[in-house]
Amino acid sequence: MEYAIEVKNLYKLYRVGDEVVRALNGVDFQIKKGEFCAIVGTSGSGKSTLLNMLAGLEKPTKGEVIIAGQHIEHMEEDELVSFRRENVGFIFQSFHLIGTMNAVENVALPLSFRGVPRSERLKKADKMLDLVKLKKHKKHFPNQMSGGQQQRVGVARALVVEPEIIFADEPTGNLDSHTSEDVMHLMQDVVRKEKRTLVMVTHDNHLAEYADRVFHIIDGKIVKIEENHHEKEESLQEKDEGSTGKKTERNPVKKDERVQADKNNKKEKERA
Ligand SMILES: Nc1ncnc2c1ncn2[C@@H]1O[C@H](COP(=O)(O)OP(=O)(O)OP(=O)(O)O)[C@@H](O)[C@H]1O
Repeated sequence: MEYAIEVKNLYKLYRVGDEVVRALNGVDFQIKKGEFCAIVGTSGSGKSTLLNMLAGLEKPTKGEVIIAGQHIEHMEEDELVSFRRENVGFIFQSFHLIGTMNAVENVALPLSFRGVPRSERLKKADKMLDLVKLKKHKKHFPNQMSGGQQQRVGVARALVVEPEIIFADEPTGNLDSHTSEDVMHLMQDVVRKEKRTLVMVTHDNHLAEYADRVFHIIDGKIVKIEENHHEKEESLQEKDEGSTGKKTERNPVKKDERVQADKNNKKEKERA
């Protein structure tokens, strides 16, 4: 079987002063095409490090990362850039939308990096926004949309280049719990419809239940892989876009959660 992702004997060690941190300490798994997998663990368990390795954003200390049939661990930076452009989509916690562009323009943006002509870009973006149920918001700018709507734009933008694999790092980390559920339903539904492979990192066990399989990571090791049995036919609940149409508030204020969110946002900025 050809897997979307294969990881073999993966290690990532960081040297901090005299100490060595084993951020990934021997990780092996395979993810099938079309699977939705969640990587779950507490802060510092190695989730982001693993996602960065899978996306080719960092080099492993040892081991193999095979994405869409290609070994990426030895690729040079320029090869990785074009590899990511061709094969991978990202969904970020803090959306990363361009404030001066409306929803269609934001979704169309990744296509311009591929040299797709403007009219075709806008047509594809338009179709993606239908898919994420934002028909009425196509001309809206990010500051005219709720958090959930902005993340729907983020999902559409990740899908527009038809990537084989989508990586999502705490995609609902900046949303309240109700909106998070909506966005999770949407992601689950669209990746199924579009037959994409989705890998999501989260510290939230409940959100991980939307995935087909859940990889639990502790101290840089996958300690358990759980399978969730969803009704495959079950589709996005018949929610009209009005259900997330109201202005939603950011996650109400637990201090350590906010610190965590700030930390993640900082990491994203470094990656972007
Ligand atoms: N650049 C780095 N230099 C040194 N240590 C690092 C570096 N990046 C990560 N680490 C360490 O590796 C371990 C795993 O970190 P990682 O960021 O992958 O965890 P995480 O599960 O994503 O945590 P969080 O949920 O808080 O983002 C931690 O002990 C962390 O301190």
